[in-house]
Formats: sequence, C-alpha cells, structure tokens
Amino acid sequence: MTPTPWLVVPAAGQGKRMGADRPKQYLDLAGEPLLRHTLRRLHAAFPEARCVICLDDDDRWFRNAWMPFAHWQRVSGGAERMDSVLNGLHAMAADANDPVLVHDVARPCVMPNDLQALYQATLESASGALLAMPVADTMKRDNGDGASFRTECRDGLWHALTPQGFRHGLLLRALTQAQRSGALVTDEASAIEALGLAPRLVSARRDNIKVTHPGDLGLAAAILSAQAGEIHKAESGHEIALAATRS
Ligand SMILES: Nc1ccn([C@@H]2O[C@H](COP(=O)(O)OP(=O)(O)OP(=O)(O)O)[C@@H](O)[C@H]2O)c(=O)n1
Ligand SMILES: C[C@](O)(CO)[C@H](O)COP(=O)(O)O
Repeated sequence: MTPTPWLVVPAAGQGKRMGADRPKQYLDLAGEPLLRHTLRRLHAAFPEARCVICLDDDDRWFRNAWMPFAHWQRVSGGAERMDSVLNGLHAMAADANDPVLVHDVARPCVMPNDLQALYQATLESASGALLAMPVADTMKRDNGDGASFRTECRDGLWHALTPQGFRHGLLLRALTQAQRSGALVTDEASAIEALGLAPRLVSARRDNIKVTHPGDLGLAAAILSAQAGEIHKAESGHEIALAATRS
C-alpha cells in the first residue's frame, strides 16, 4: 500500500525581491491569495497528507480557513528557508522512514502529474528526488567587473524545482548537518548531496515557476489560466475512470 506523504510548505519568506506591501504568498493571484492556489494543488494530489506549514511568527495575513488539509500544523519559520524546513521536520511526529515532500509556497502552478511522478521517485530512491528541468538557454557568468562575461558550458545543467522528496530521517540528518556547518543550502537536495548522496532528478514541466519578481505574478496568472482546461480534462477523465470501475 502506498504510504501517505508528509508535506512541508515553507511559507515564511518576506518576498524582498517582489518588493510588495506584504509577503508575496498573500498577493492576489487570479482573485485569491497566491498561497491558496499552492495549497489546493497539493491537496488535490495528496488529500490525506499531513501538512506542516512554516509561517513567520509575525505573520498577520494567514487564515486557518485557507488550509484544505484535515491534518495540519503551523510551525515558526526560521531565518533562512532551510531553517524553516528544519523547524517543520522537528515538529512533525514522523517516523524516520516516512516520506516527506517539501514544496515552496511560491510555486502555485505545480501540476498533478509532476506531483505524482516526484512522489513515486521519492518512494523508489534511497537518496530522494527532486523535480528539475534541463537548462535551455546559453549560460553566461560575469567576470565580476560588471562589463564582461564568459560563456559556461550548459551540458548537464538543470534547474532545481520543488517539490523535493526524501525519507524524514535522511532529510533531518542532512539539514541538521548543513545548519551546524554554517552552509547555506538553498534547497533540500543540496544538503543531501553534501552527505555524498545523489537525489534522483525527475524531469518536470517548465511552467512550475517560482513567483519571485514582480512580473512573475502576471506570468503565474497566465499559466493557471492555460492549465485550467488541462486540469479539468484530467479530473473528468478520472471521474469517467472511477465511474467505469463502479459500473
Ligand atoms: N526564511 C524563509 C525564507 C523563505 N521561505 C520560503 O521559501 C520559499 C522559497 O523562497 P523565496 O522564493 O526566496 O521566497 P522569499 O524568501 O519570500 O523571497 P525573497 O528571497 O525575495 O525575500 C518561499 O515559499 C518562502 O516563503 C521560508 O519559509 N523561510
Ligand atoms: C528551493 C528552490 O525553489 C529550488 O529552486 C530555490 O532554491 C529557492 O531559492 P530562493 O533563493 O530561496 O528563492
């Protein structure tokens, strides 16, 4: 039987690059706070999951009514994303072998197929897994003088996305070690790599963007709108399949 995943949703960021009057997770996206879209996508894929949401202690925007999960808890965010995630891992009553998926609240466009593929890989891979996509642009590195650049080889380069999934005990060990060493890891997979392990890359759709800069909000709205038909079709197909198994 497939186990139910734990979900950690880091949502304690300030959205400095967005530069809005509130953290970006509370900005309007297609008529609702961005955070609600993300939680709904996760809930649709994993309705029975236990969700831990990391929120800043001074957060005055979050509403309990927005949480679609029956089993959920709120934990304090930390100074950095990795500290928030670690707080979540400490707070959950998980066994070492339980699967945990970590998903940025700032990625509201993640699609059901990618969530399922990532979860399957998490269960299969001893080192965990992450959604990722191959770099498609020519890569430049500035020489530090603000004027000249050189071209980097892009062979084998991937963008790391979320969710990223691991067994609870492994991720707790990896992030604890990263925190103690003072290393600033920007995703969970980096902490696992520092243990000498290689999380599996799961090739993902390109529309699972992280809303980071002001223009990203309009882009996310366009993506959600373009995805609506696809999701509707998938849901209808699921219902037809369910009806067929009942008749
Ligand atoms: N101390 C922190 C920092 C970030 N996050 C979360 O980690 C995710 C990815 O971070 P990012 O996109 O950098 O969000 P912000 O930190 O809000 O953005 P910025 O760096 O522009 O301030 C977001 O869902 C954010 O809420 C968190 O839980 N705790
Ligand atoms: C976790 C992440 O979204 C993977 O791409 C990313 O590393 C978060 O980075 P940020 O600088 O904290 O936005």
